[in-house]
Amino acid sequence: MLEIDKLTWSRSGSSFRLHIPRLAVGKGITLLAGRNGAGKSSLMHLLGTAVMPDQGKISYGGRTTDRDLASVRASIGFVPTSVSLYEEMTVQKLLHYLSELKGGLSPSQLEGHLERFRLTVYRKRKIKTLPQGIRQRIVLAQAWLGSPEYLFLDEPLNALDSLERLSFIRQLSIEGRSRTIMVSTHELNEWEAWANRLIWLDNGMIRFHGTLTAWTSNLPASVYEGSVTPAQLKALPEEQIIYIRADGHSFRVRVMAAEAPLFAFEKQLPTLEDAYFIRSRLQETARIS
Ligand SMILES: Nc1ncnc2c1ncn2[C@@H]1O[C@H](COP(=O)(O)OP(=O)(O)OP(=O)(O)O)[C@@H](O)[C@H]1O
Repeated sequence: MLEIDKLTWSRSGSSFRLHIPRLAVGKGITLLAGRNGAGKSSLMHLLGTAVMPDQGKISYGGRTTDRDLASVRASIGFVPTSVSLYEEMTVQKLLHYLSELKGGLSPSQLEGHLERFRLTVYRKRKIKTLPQGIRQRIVLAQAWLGSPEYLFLDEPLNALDSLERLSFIRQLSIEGRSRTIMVSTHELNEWEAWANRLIWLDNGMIRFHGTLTAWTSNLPASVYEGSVTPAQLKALPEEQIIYIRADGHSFRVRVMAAEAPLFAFEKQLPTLEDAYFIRSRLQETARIS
């Protein structure tokens, strides 16, 4: 169990402050959602022990960084959004070097690791010659070295193509059965069938933590979808529109509303992103009023 107790952290040179009185996260995939600047990367860096809290503590199965830093770090895999790789090294050399820092891998284990992240064909290539998607696979592969119990993945699907994204999410959902995995993302829907829980971070504070079902339930507005003419589209309140898609001479529109805005609109089951849209809108309205 990953636990946070009375954590505060302020970013020097900015007014940003993260404040989490209490959080307990178990095995499975927990999504971390929130607008730009909400503090997702800051929290990931704290969980990944790249920075330390000003106050409070984070414990990993009862171990804390003040007493067991080395063992905590050995149990963590961390994927930050931007990472510098050793450009002149080959893929194989880099992973070998990084594995040494985590206790080492035998040659056959290293082979297996390269195979698992589909890096075998690139093993002899220098990092600087590789395209973004392959570099991201190296970043993911380094996080898995040592088979960590805790994985903190900050927008891990960046630069991966759609097939890679799906296969990675599937792989994670299997691994989540025996690990605590936290994933920050702006694309909630692609995780819908695979994640277990969701944390919504807003302005450095947790506004929601619970199951995906709880996240999409008891919303203050419903979701409707229908086709509209350009004139009808103009009449719809802009702040209620979730998306618009051109559809021949008409538009397909998805909206949040207390009741169907037009006769032809049909009520929809809210997706994770619909719920995010509705909850964020409500939060903004509360902030303004
Ligand atoms: N290098 C930096 N120097 C100063 N302030 C920063 C820096 N990086 C982030 N911040 C500020 O810290 C706060 C939290 O940023 P953080 O990157 O944790 O948010 P985030 O939720 O990950 O955002 P995003 O979705 O855009 O990645 C924001 O107010 C941001 O402007």
